[in-house]
Amino acid sequence: MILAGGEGRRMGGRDKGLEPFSGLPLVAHTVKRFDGQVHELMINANRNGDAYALFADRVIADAEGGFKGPLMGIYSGLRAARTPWLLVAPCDSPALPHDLVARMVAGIVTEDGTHDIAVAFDGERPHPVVALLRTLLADDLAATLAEGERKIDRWYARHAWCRVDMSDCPEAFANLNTEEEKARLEQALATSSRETP
Ligand SMILES: Nc1nc2c(ncn2[C@@H]2O[C@H](COP(=O)(O)OP(=O)(O)OP(=O)(O)O)[C@@H](O)[C@H]2O)c(=O)[nH]1
Repeated sequence: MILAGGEGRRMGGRDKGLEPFSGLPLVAHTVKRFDGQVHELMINANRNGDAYALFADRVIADAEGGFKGPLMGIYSGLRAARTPWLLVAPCDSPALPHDLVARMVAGIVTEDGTHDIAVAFDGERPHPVVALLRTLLADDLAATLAEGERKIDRWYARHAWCRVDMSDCPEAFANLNTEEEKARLEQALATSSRETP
């Protein structure tokens, strides 16, 4: 599931996932990281559902409105999923690794067994919105949200979670929140694709 349910306040309140980026709506870049590698692709969006429907098998809105944050988006995905596992990634990180799905699936199994949650780690910090989760956690997350919790990492910490090492490609986790960041990343990716033989 691609998380695209935010308010985009730092982008003038615009729907970030639909903002043009290197000739495509931003969300389309994350779609490419899932294409053909998952059972069903959902986009979690709270507006412009028709536009997002062009890119997904299913568009789901937050179970509770009012822009309650990405943890509410994750909950909505866990609830809506028809599979035992849900992979989550944000709409505003257009350079995520193309083998993200395979790496997250491989990384959730460690010598300690299969964890309930795996979180991408870029070598310096975890990226809680790039995660693989058991959908059975939906009830637990409902209770946590009802307590008023909004912090993703605090909820993860209550469960058997692990990091998936992606320290070989920290630049893949660059995300964009403002017009300036968007322009800078667009430029950087165009330069690196010209340099790649
Ligand atoms: N479902 C859902 N997703 C959200 C919500 N808020 C943020 N997100 C998603 O979480 C990810 C990180 O979002 P942020 O950059 O922190 O928030 P944003 O709304 O996109 O932008 P700002 O309003 O500028 O903070 C993005 O994929 C957002 O679409 C929300 O209230 N509901």
